[in-house]
Amino acid sequence: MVLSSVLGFPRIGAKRELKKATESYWAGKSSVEDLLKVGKELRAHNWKLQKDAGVDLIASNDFSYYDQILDASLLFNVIPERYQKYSLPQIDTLFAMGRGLQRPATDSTPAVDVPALEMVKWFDSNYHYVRPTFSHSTTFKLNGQKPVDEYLEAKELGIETRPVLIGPVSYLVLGKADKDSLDLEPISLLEKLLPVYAEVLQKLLDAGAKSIQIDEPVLVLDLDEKVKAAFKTAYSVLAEKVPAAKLILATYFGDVRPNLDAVKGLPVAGVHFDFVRVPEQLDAAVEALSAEQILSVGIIDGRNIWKADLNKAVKFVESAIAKVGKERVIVATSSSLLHTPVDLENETKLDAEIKDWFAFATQKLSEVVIVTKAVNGEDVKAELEANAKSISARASSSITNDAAVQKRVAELGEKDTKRASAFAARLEAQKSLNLPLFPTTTIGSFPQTKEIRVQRQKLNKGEITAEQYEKFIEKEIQDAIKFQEEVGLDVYVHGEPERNDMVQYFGEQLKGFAFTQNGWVQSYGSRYVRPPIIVGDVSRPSPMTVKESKYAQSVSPKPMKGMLTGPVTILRWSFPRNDVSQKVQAQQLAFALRDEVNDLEAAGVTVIQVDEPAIREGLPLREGEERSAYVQWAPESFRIATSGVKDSTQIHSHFCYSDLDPAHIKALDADVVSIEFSKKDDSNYIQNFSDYPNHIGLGLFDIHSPRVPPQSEFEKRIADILAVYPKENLWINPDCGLKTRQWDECRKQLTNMVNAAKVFREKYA
Ligand SMILES: Nc1nc2c(c(=O)[nH]1)N[C@@H](CNc1ccc(C(=O)N[C@@H](CCC(=O)N[C@@H](CCC(=O)N[C@@H](CCC(=O)O)C(=O)O)C(=O)O)C(=O)O)cc1)CN2
Ligand code: MET
Ligand SMILES: [Zn+2]
Repeated sequence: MVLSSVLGFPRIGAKRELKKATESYWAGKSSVEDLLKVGKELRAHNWKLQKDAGVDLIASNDFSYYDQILDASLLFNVIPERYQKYSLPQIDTLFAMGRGLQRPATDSTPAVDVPALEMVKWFDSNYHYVRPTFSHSTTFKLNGQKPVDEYLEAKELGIETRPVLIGPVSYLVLGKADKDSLDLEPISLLEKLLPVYAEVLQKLLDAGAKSIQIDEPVLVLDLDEKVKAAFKTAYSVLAEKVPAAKLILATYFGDVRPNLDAVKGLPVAGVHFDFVRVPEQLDAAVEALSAEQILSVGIIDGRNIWKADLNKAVKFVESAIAKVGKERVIVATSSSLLHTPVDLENETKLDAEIKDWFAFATQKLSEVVIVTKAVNGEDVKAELEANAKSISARASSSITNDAAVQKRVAELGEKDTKRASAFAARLEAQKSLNLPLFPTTTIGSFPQTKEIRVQRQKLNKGEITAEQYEKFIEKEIQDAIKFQEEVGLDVYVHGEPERNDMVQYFGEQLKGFAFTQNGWVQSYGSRYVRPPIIVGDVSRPSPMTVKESKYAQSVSPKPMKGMLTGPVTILRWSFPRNDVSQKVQAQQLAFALRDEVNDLEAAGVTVIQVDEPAIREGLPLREGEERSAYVQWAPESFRIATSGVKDSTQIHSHFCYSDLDPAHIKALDADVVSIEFSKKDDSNYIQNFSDYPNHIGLGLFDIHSPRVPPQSEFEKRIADILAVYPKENLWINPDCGLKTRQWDECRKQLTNMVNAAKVFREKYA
């Protein structure tokens, strides 16, 4: 009989219970016991939900209080000395590594001041993991036994689960060398790490685990020979030490074909493939497996919210069965469901026609089960017929097509993608801005306080009028400007108080989008997003940001940056359509934004920032045609959005969370770029943008952390940067927006930053 399986379920809770519990614990408002209780309830709830839906193989250890990769670092005791030395309780060490910790001494405890580890994008998703950080002195040992505890916890509830672990090769490859050990290659630590993996596997076996999901997602990346060879070493050692462990090696988000030689012959019980992304890899996958190995068929999309075409999915699984036989097939989600919202049932305001097109995590459980039943010959005729109806209704809906939008994209020409003059001429024209040497600025958002969110909630509930809300926002903008005057910044921002989120806010104003009330997805730690959903051709019915920018400009004579999110980032952080290419969706967004940029300019806004923090995560995971096409169309869509302005209008852009390729940044032709930088320990990284021809600001402090770097630390960083970059090109700014900070925190951070800039301004005056 074919079994159904789910690779992981969202842990945040349908009502964001985990966020509330964690933030309350951080604020000192509740105890660690309170937090652990919420975690336990969420796990129980999610396991039961899956069991009731009829899922056979349910994941455990997919839960985390912050990030599952960080959990693995704690489990293997990969805790750099700077955190170890405080001997904090385990959960506080976890949070200190995830978000940094700074607190004054008390009678019984010393002062703590430690920055967070680096946080980076999880493959091509908007989830971020905390990067394992290794040094020459790293030794591995088992620290606690979270996977075993959670397996037993489920068992006690009468639920048999399949524990999930990040695999040893991926764990190392996704990590990096610490700043004191830059010559260390993480993969060289494999042999030291394996005994600890074997120990965990043995403990899981002893606890009764029948099989274990071991994730090796790096198998969808371009790998060098050394890493490829590491798979053989790793899994041979594990098979030798724990021969009874039945491992299902899971890959997802891409094509494993180029690395199948590394998978072939591994002593594992089975392999999982993402056939939603790459259905074409079926034959090669089958061919790579031995006659005993299980094929886990990832066929229900873990990355998007569209209802699956179940009839098609059934056919696909049947074709797999025809090749390997029923006994060797498992039906599965393509990846963990972590990347999808929890439950569509909680959406009460969605248009009924559109709602019928979606499946969130909870609905996907049923999808997996229906496909499984179908291939097992159970009667699911009614379900399959209902599904076919939804699928064809969407395909023929009038909501998806807008002829005017399609025509504009079809007529796209070179004139739409180029500024009038080259950078040198624009720089000359922009002298009218009268900026000092080392201009200081921020990236856009200021603290999104409780008060702002409460006012917005009141507006949404109809408890205050649109006018009252607008007055409130104006007051917030005034306060943000006053704050910037006090701190002494040069180029101001309005602070983005009117935005719930930099992508959702635009989605809500654009035609062609649907948005949710409760469709939260974890982005990192306790921070979640509600990605808007692109359901049809996109256009801009009316200006989206002009009112606020114009108001801000009227309050102060200083240059005020208009603030937009770029086409690629809106696309990447939304749930995209699956019936039109990403390129076309980006171009439609680009034209909508072009109109907005031009309207801002017409309203007297002379500096306009168009953020593209997701441009790197959109890069196809492997080299090849798709990637070559992306590096053309992605920057081009940014240029469509920004090239309609005069030379004297200064275009900024901003990037964060990724190892950027400077060539891609150059292709945007922005006048000024700001780049997240403060957590890049690798001193070579500083060189990367040194030939950026236009102006640049390398982020000087980590905005995710409440930590306030002293002025001397800022001066040191600026001096390091000045050793590589011409002083005329340099801007002074934080890593990213400050929306997650408190006002008193960013006042201290920015004051030290501005004072450091002044030191250098005087030095070179
Ligand atoms: N989409 C997106 N992706 C991104 C980023 C980003 O900014 N946006 N930044 C990078 C890092 N990721 C981030 C993701 C989320 C947040 C973030 O701050 N999220 C907020 C939610 C933002 C939001 O939508 N807020 C709404 C809803 C706020 C809310 O919770 N309201 C309360 C009511 C008010 C209250 O009692 O607080 C409620 O509904 O219960 C609003 O402001 O209107 C959070 O988790 O806290 C920050 C960074 C990369 N990816
Ligand atoms: C994730 S990039 C954020 C850019 C945006 N302008 C902000 O400051 O919040
Ligand atoms: Zn950013």
